[in-house]
Parts: sequence; structure tokens; C-alpha cells
Amino acid sequence: MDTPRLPARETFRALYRHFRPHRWTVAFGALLALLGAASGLLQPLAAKALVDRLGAGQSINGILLVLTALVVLGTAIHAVGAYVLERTAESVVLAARRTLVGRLLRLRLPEVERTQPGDLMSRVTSDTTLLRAVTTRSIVSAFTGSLSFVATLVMMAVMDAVLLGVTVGVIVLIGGSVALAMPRIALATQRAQEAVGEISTVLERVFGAFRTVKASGAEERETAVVEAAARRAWRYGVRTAKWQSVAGSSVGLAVQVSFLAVLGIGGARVASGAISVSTLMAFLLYLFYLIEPVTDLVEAASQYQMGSAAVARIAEAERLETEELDPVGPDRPRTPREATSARYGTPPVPHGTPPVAQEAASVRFEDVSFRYRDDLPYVHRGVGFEVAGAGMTAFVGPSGAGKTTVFGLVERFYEATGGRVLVDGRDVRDWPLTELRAAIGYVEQDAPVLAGTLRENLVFAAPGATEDEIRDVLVRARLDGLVERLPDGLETVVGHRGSKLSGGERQRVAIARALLRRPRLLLLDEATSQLDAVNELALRDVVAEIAREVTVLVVAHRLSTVTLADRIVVMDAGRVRAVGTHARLVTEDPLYGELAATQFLSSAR
Ligand SMILES: Nc1ncnc2c1ncn2[C@@H]1O[C@H](COP(=O)(O)OP(=O)(O)OP(=O)(O)O)[C@@H](O)[C@H]1O
Repeated sequence: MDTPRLPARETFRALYRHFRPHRWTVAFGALLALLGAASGLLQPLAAKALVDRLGAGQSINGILLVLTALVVLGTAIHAVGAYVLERTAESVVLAARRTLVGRLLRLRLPEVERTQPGDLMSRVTSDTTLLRAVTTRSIVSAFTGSLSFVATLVMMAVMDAVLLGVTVGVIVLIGGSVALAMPRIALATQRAQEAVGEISTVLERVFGAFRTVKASGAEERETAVVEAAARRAWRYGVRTAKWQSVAGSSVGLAVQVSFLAVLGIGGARVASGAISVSTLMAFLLYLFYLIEPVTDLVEAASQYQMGSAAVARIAEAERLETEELDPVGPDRPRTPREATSARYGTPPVPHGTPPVAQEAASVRFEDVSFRYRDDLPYVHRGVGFEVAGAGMTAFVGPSGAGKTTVFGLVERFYEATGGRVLVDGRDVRDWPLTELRAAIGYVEQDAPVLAGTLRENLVFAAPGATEDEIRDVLVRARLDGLVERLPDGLETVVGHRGSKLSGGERQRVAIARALLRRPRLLLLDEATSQLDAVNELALRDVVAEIAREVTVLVVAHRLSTVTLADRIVVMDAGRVRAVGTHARLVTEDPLYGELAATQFLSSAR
């Protein structure tokens, strides 16, 4: 995802937003840095006094003491100041990550679908770290650097205006190359960050389908793609380093050239008696003292360029549209179980809060039309059906007919383009999202199981579930035998995407997870994969049992499911073409008859 550069004003504003909450701590850090710098500024004066006294044959003990105290105090203040700033820098990164993660997990589905998850991840992990320096150290460096720069110039002017003129002339001349480097640093950093995002994207793709990658023999090809992105990151990283080094060495060059010029012209002025040797020496000390503020200013400017590249990418991720999800508030104290779900970023289901109503939900589609994007064809073209409550309703139809899309609209992952979707007679758009989703249990077709333990997976949608509730659900989902067999029982780690479980087990875990939410409406996208007879029978019984008290909508792929369903909705090309029972539809609807004969997976009855 290529990020457009932000205009300078917006970059500044965006960076300021990150800096603002920490402005007082940064100001304190700046004060310490300033005190440190001031103590450094006095050192050449003390040195000059020392030389003058030596020349006059006076005692230097007092001056030596002052000089030592200045050095020790300056170092201590500098150390504390640096710690305060580094700590604040980490806080800036933490705040940026918290905000970003909080938003990313609430993104609307269409937004996620048009971005690359890996790239979004790299914005949270990698780009935020670039804010570290620019929002704290660089600001302080720019501030203290400017002040010490001016103060040093004033001291130099006091020493000798002619030598100051020589110094400033050289600095201005060489400063041009610094100005040239700055925008190039920003551009190279942005490209490098984009390449890092690409690395994350490919890795996310690979680990998301690791077995397929291996089975397809695609390891080398995928490695090459990651390597190419890594090389690009390297190339742009090197480019950044090159321009940083141009800017940095210009400072060194400026000081060296000034030193030679000051030495030559200053020597002549000493010889002519215009200035004393001690003045020339102090001036040269100030000249060297100038290195630090100028280096700081250049460093701050280059950090600003790098920060501006990162902040553009962060701001872009922050602009993605999110759902209004959490009326409960993220800062409410959590129970330990809720903390488990918070680890995964799921919306908290208030522990002990009973669902609004306990009876089975009703669902009605009124002339619903829908397409996933404006440039895509309609998936629903006037879909209408009504499910009054409880019982099992099966959705059948050819692949791509729009069956799974029905679920996406009920959960309000997407919003209907036309018509209305009602749950309990209320338009889903009028429901608070948390409440709507709390009433629904959803089992996706590929029954995702998340990395973690079996228990974490079960309580994922209901962090407040009690041990009794978990036990009950395990029995209902026919998972009790599995838990007994596993050496670590519920604490067994199931692997990335539940890879240590069988397909059937994963499906039952997904159903158990949905049931623990105590839904009034269960959306079950039946797996197309063939299950063994025992598993299929178990699942069928589980679902039939649930349907006694909960409204169950199933996208059905099995004959055993449709024969069990109380009503069947036949969909074709985005329309409902018939509703009825299996016995009636088999004889009355030719498409259904054909599906029943050819497409449904054979049942184990
Ligand atoms: N997120 C999406 N973005 C764009 N198009 C999509 C998206 N999801 C599904 N589609 C398209 O919408 C159409 C309907 O998809 P849907 O998943 O509802 O079909 P289905 O009837 O459930 O099919 P199947 O039985 O194969 O699962 C398909 O043509 C599909 O390609």
C-alpha cells in the first residue's frame, strides 16, 4: 500500500498530536538538557580564566575546582535529562501503538478487505518506533541546539566579531548540502517502511497457509518475494544512511574548514596584536563547542524527516473507517477471564450482564440488495424471507448464490445497499453493535480456531463463562471425550489456527465457542468438507438440540442438515426462489431437486 506524502503542515500537526500529551515531561527534559548545555558553555570561560591566571602567575586551585564541578554537574544533569527523554519516547510509542491497535481491531470489514493485514501490522510494530526520537529527543535537540547555537555565536561575537564572520560564512556555505539531503531522507525512509510492510504481508500470507505453501513447493518462490522486499528495505535504508551521512559529515567539514580559517585569520590577528592568544584559544574552544548544537540540529532535522514518513503511514491507518462498537468503555476494570479476551482484542462481553431477551431471535430480510463494492455486481437482488424464532432454517443454493452474505448482513459486517435487515423486528442499523453481536453466535465455514489453549478458544466469545457452563458446552458439542484424552485437558495448546486439532474437532470447538456466548441466534456456515459418520452424526444432533430453543440459520451443504431443517430457503443468483420443507421442495422446485440429487454431501443416517 503506497502512502501519499502528507503536506508539511499536516505532518507537523500529526507529529504534534503524538507529542502533545507529553509536552510537560519533554519540557522538563529540555530544561535539564539546557542546564547541562549551560554548564558546558561556562567551561571554555573557566579554561580561559585558568590560562590567564597561569600567565599572570596566580593560583589556579579555585578555578580548577569550579571547572571540575562544572564537568561533573553537567554530566549528571545530562544523564538524567537523557533518561527522562528516552522514557518519554517509549511512552510516545506505547500511546501510538495503543491507539492504532484499538482502531485496527475495530476496523470495518470492507476496510480490512481492501488493505493488507501484514502491512497494517508493520505500521503498529515498525512505523511507531520511528516516532520515538522525533517526538522527544529531536524536539529537545532542536530547542537546546538552537539556544546553544545562538548562545555560542554570542560568546564568539564577544570574543572577536571578525572570526565569527569567518565561522558563520563557512557554516552557511556548507549548510546548503544539509538542506539538499533532508527531503531525500524522508522519501527513502518512507520507501523503506513500505518495503518492511511488504515483508510482513508476505510472511502473514505464508504462515496463514503454511501447509499449502509446503504442499505447493512454493517455499523458494515465497522466500524470493520476501527477500526482494527485504532487499528493497535495505536499499532504501542505505539511501537514508547515505543522505544522513552527507548531512552529518557536512557538519564535520564545516567545523574543520572553520577551524583552519579561524586558525589562519586568527593567527594573523594575534600576530598583529588585534586579539590575545587566550582569546584565540577560547574562540577555538567555542568553535569546537559549536559541533554539538549543529550536529543536534542536523540530527533533529533528519529525525523529523524520518518521523514524517512514519507518521504519514500511521495517519493513513488511523483514517481507516472503524465500527462504533464499545459503549461499555475500554478502561473499565476487567475480570481475569475478560483479560484473556482482551489479549486477543475481542469486544468485552460484560460479565454477568444477561442478554436483553432470552427468547430465540427473529430474522427478517425485506427486499435486501447488496454488493460488496460499488464496482462489483450485486450479490443480493431483492432478498426477502422471514424466520420467526427457534427451529432450524437451512439456506441452500448453487455456489456464489449469496448464502454466506446473508450472515454477513445479519452480523452487520456489511450494510445492505437497499432494503432492510431486521433482527427481533428492529433494523440492524438501529441496534448497538455490541448488543446485536452479543445475541448472535457465529460459526464460520472454515471454523477458525485461534492459537492458544483449548480453554482460551472456548471462552473467546464469552470471557465470563463459568466452569459449569464450559463443562456443559463441552458435553453438548461432544468434546468431553477429546478433553479427557488430551494430557493437558482444556489447557492443551492447539497450535497456530488450531493445527493440532482435526477438522471435525475444530468445527465442534467453533460451535462450542458460539454456544458459550448463549446466543439467541446461531449462524452456522456448514463446512463443505466431508466428515466421518460419527462426527457428522454428532454435529447433526448438537445442532438439532440447539435449534429447540435458539434460532438456527445454517448455510447447508449436507443432505442430513436439510432433511432436518424446519424450513429451507433456496437461493439462486442473489434471489430467494423458494421456501419450504425438504419433502415439498424436492418435488416442487426443480433447482432444489437437482441440488438434492447432485450437490449435497451424502449424509450419514
Ligand atoms: N468479501 C467479499 N468481497 C467481494 N466479493 C465477495 C466477498 N465475499 C463474497 N463475495 C462474492 O459474493 C458472491 C456471493 O458469495 P457468498 O459467499 O455469499 O456465496 P455462497 O452462496 O455462500 O457460496 P458458497 O456456497 O460457495 O459458500 C460470490 O460471487 C463471491 O465471489
